[in-house]
Amino acid sequence: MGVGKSTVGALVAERLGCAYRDTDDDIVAAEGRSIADIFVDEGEPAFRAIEKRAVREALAGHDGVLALGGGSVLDADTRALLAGHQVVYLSMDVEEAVQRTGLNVARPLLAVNPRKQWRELMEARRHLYTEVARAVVATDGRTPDEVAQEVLDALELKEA
Ligand SMILES: Nc1ncnc2c1ncn2[C@@H]1O[C@H](COP(=O)(O)OP(=O)(O)O)[C@@H](O)[C@H]1O
Ligand SMILES: O=C(O)C1=C[C@@H](OP(=O)(O)O)[C@@H](O)[C@H](O)C1
Ligand SMILES: [Mg+2]
Repeated sequence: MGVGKSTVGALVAERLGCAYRDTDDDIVAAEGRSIADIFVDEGEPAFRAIEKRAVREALAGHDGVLALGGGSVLDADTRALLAGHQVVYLSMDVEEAVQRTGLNVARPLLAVNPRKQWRELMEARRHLYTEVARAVVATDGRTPDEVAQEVLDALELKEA
């Protein structure tokens, strides 16, 4: 969360001259409410079910760069679907995470004690990100443009 998947995803798509899509945006559009509202109204398990469907549909119906929500990989079926794709894991350390997500209330899982929450989420998820990733790109101290370039280099893709 907050590592730059949505920001960098759009930049990578621009450089490749291909389409960009973000499953969180798909969910907000389909549900007509924010991610935070879905969490509050229905709880995390209901959000994960909506997210699982959104990722499946996007992977089947979109050709280009897809940004996922940071929790999508919690689902084993989703991880299996990702195996056929060029997945990039963007990483950062906790201090960078706190700066980037800051006082933003859009991420309900970091609403209270973000530093501790982020550490715990990463301890639970790091191995899943590593499992699905074809490449890992560290984003600390890099601008979004620099990260986008690293992603292209890591996947050996050329700018259009
Ligand atoms: N490399 C970067 N350096 C500094 N800030 C960044 C970087 N990448 C993204 N950000 C900022 O961090 C915040 C979270 O980015 P976002 O793309 O929404 O992350 P994600 O989709 O992974 O949660 C945004 O305010 C964005 O402008
Ligand atoms: O990691 C997570 O569990 C989440 C990440 C968010 O997306 P970003 O990773 O784009 O912030 C969003 O899907 C939701 O708040 C839950
Ligand atoms: Mg995002």
